[in-house]
Amino acid sequence: MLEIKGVSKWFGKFQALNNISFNVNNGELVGYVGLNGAGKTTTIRIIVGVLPPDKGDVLIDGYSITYNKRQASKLIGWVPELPIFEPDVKALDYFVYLAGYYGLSSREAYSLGKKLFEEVGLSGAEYKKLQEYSQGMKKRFALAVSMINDPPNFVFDEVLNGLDPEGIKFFRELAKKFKKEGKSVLFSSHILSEVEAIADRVVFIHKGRIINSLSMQEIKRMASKKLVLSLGQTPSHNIVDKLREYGRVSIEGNIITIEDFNGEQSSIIELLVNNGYKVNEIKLVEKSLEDVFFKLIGEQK
Ligand SMILES: Nc1ncnc2c1ncn2[C@@H]1O[C@H](COP(=O)(O)OP(=O)(O)OP(=O)(O)O)[C@@H](O)[C@H]1O
Repeated sequence: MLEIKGVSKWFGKFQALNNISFNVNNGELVGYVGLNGAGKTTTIRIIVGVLPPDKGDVLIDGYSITYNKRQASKLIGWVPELPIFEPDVKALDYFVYLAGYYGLSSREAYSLGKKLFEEVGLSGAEYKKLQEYSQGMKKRFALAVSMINDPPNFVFDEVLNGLDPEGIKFFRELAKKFKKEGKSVLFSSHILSEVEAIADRVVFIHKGRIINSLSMQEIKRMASKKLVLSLGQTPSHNIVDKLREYGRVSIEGNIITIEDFNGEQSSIIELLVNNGYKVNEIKLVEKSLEDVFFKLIGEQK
């Protein structure tokens, strides 16, 4: 479990984080969402102990990352946004070197390395130098390293950025597997559709402050729907008035858009057909997380 408690961070006079608090429970997948520069990476670097907070603290399974860093760090795995490793070393050799920090002998480390390389999809690339690794491969390598001691908590920073569809699927399935195993998983992402597909809860950060933390159910409830209809002819004032009962109506030629749609598609079709209209196309657009995200950000301005 991760507990972020009143964390603030300044870079010179600029306050990047302002009293950030939220938890990630065991068996929970939490999405961390915000615009560029909102403070996601800074939060994550503080959580994993590579950047000290100026105020507040982070507890990892109860251990403080500030006062009990050794113990706390062992309990968390991290895949950074842009993993940086020694470029001129063969991947498996570097893995073995890093595994030494966890007290593994080189025999144990080689055998674990082979297993983890296979698990993260790097079989066959064990003896390539890290400089020959693509961005996606580096992320997989960082993942293998973070899995050395099978920690109960994971943080992924924009892990999907720059990955191909197969890589995206791999990390999505992995995050779900970790959740099933009872691990806590925090992941920041710009790809809102991916966050929506796997998160149990979303924490929204804006200009260094947490502006909300909502479960996916709450997000779905808050989200508005939009119905777009293409008719065989331009609608009359009379029918437009009737459609206004179902949301905010706008017309462009023979296209009707109903924002904040609150009805059933079938009743709309029935209404139009009964009034002599031909419905060429009907499309319900649900942009739930994106909608809620911009609504929340808008409220802050
Ligand atoms: N080492 C640093 N020195 C000075 N300013 C920094 C430093 N690191 C981050 N910042 C600033 O802190 C703010 C938050 O940055 P951070 O990288 O945490 O944002 P982010 O939400 O991860 O953004 P992105 O989505 O673009 O990765 C930004 O304004 C950034 O310029």
